This record gives sequence, C-alpha cells and structure tokens, in this order.
Amino acid sequence: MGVAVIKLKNPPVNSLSLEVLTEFVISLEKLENDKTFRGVIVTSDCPGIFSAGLDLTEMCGKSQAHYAEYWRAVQELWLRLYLSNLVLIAAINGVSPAGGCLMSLTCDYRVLADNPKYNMGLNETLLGIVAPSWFKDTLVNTVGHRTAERALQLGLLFPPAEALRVGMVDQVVPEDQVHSTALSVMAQWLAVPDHARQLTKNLMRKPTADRLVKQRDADIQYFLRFISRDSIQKSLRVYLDKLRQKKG
Ligand SMILES: CCCCCCCCCC/C=C/CC(=O)SCCNC(=O)CCNC(=O)[C@H](O)C(C)(C)COP(=O)(O)OP(=O)(O)OC[C@H]1O[C@@H](n2cnc3c(N)ncnc32)[C@H](O)[C@@H]1OP(=O)(O)O
Repeated sequence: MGVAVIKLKNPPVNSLSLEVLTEFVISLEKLENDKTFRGVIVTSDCPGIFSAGLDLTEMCGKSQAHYAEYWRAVQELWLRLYLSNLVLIAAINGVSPAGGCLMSLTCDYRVLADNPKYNMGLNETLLGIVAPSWFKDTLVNTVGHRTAERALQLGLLFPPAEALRVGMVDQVVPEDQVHSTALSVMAQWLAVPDHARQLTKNLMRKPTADRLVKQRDADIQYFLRFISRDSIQKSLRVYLDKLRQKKG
C-alpha cells in the first residue's frame, strides 16, 4: 500500500544531531517525491528509546555559525514533518523527551508502547531552557491550551496512561503490537482520498507553520541570543554532566 518505515538509528539515544536532522529531511523529501509512497511510519531502532530529543552537544560550546546552522535544520525538519503530504504515523517504541516528543507530535497519529518507562513530553524547562513558540503551538494543537500550559511550565514527562488521557498519544498498545497497530491505523488513513485528506491537513496546520515561516530568520537570531547566554550554556553543561555521571 505504499508505506515506508523511517527507523531512527543514532545510538545510544537517537539524539537529533545535525547529521540526523539533515538525513531525515532528505529521506522525507525522497518519499514525498516518489508517488508510490503515501504513508510513513516513524519509529526507532534504539531499544527503549524513541529519541532523546535535540542533541545537546550541538547546542553547547559551539560557534554562532554552528548554532545557526543547527537551528535552521531543526526548523526545516519540523516544517517538513508538520506539513508533509504523506500520512505520518509515529510508532513510539521508547522514551521521547523534548525534541523526541515534538517529532512525534508532528505526525498525524501516535501509537505508544505500553511500558511505564516510556515517558514523553516537552521537558525543556527542567533543563533551564524554553520550548520555542512553535514547539508550544504543536503541543497546544494536540492537547489543548490548559494541558499544554501546565505541561510546558512543569516540564512534565507523561507515562503512557497519562499521555493517552491528555491526548498526547492516540493509542497505547502492548510493546509487541506497536508496529502492527501503526500499520492497521495507516490502512484506515490511506482509505481516505489523498487530495481531500491533504487539503484538510493543510487547512488545520498551515496557519501554525506559517507563523514560523514568516519569521524564520528572526527565530534563528532569537535562538542564537538565547543559547549563547552564559547562564544557558551553564545549565546545559550541568545537565549533560548529570547525564554522564549517572553511570559513574
Ligand atoms: C521565548 C522562547 C525562547 C526560545 C529560544 C530557544 C530555546 C532553545 C530550545 C532548545 C530546545 C531543545 C529541545 C530538546 O530536545 S533538548 C534535549 C532534551 N532531552 C532530554 O532531556 C533527554 C536527556 N536524556 C535522557 O534523559 C536519557 O539519556 C534517556 C533518553 C532517558 C536515555 O537514558 P539512558 O540511561 O538509556 O542513557 P544515558 O542517559 O546514559 O545516555 C547515554 C549517552 O547519551 C547522552 N545523551 C543523552 N541524551 C542526550 C541528548 N539529548 N543530547 C546529547 N547527548 C545525550 C548521555 O550524555 C550519555 O552520554 P555518554 O555516553 O557520553 O555518557
């Protein structure tokens, strides 16, 4: 039925490095241009981890030019996913904080494996950073204003039952059924004529995407000013050190 699977593979935690973002955009573009494909299942090849979100090492101790290139790549992937003409289904087979969660929120439907460790949410505030307005918009469009307001301020990571309750995911299923469920949901979505579904998706999503498109460069400048602050760099370093020391 013309369904591709994109399996994220950047061990150990599928962080969204510049390389991963770039390759993801290229793969998506190829699938968009190949008319034999109508849908994509986005999943992970790293056991227990869907994606650890944006690669913190790309946002820490690097040059301004690097930050700008990285942020443009983050914007690009979000825009491509959010406005994709393909049916996108996230088969979430692991934990998905911050950018990992955001990536799944750009999909049309989310199936999450029922494992209490597989938390998801936009936890940026816990790192001492702030989810940009388009991250916030994506969450609001999924779970509504009040839930998003609380979740964003507290940096909440929701376990599966809670994620389902607030509407962050559409289905929670046993771990060994995530892929088969994603496939059967895909069949349902593909039963709808493409042109009607695509125009409807665009109607729902374009106003949100346009807000970023209209101010992409300003958004990059804002990111540069924010991420270059000493206090933000310090927060990120402390957070990364904590992650590294967990093992020791
Ligand atoms: C007004 C608005 C202004 C806005 C201006 C812009 C603001 C900027 C916004 C920037 C937005 C950022 C969004 C993000 O996505 S930030 C990333 C958030 N991610 C996380 O918090 C997840 C962190 N990771 C974990 O919690 C855990 O690693 C895990 C995913 C639960 C997995 O745990 P596990 O025990 O299996 O693995 P380890 O913790 O031991 O990690 C293994 C190694 O991987 C490194 N690691 C982990 N996560 C990341 C990451 N996101 N980026 C880079 N590296 C990561 C970890 O340090 C270990 O490395 P080591 O092997 O060298 O020790």
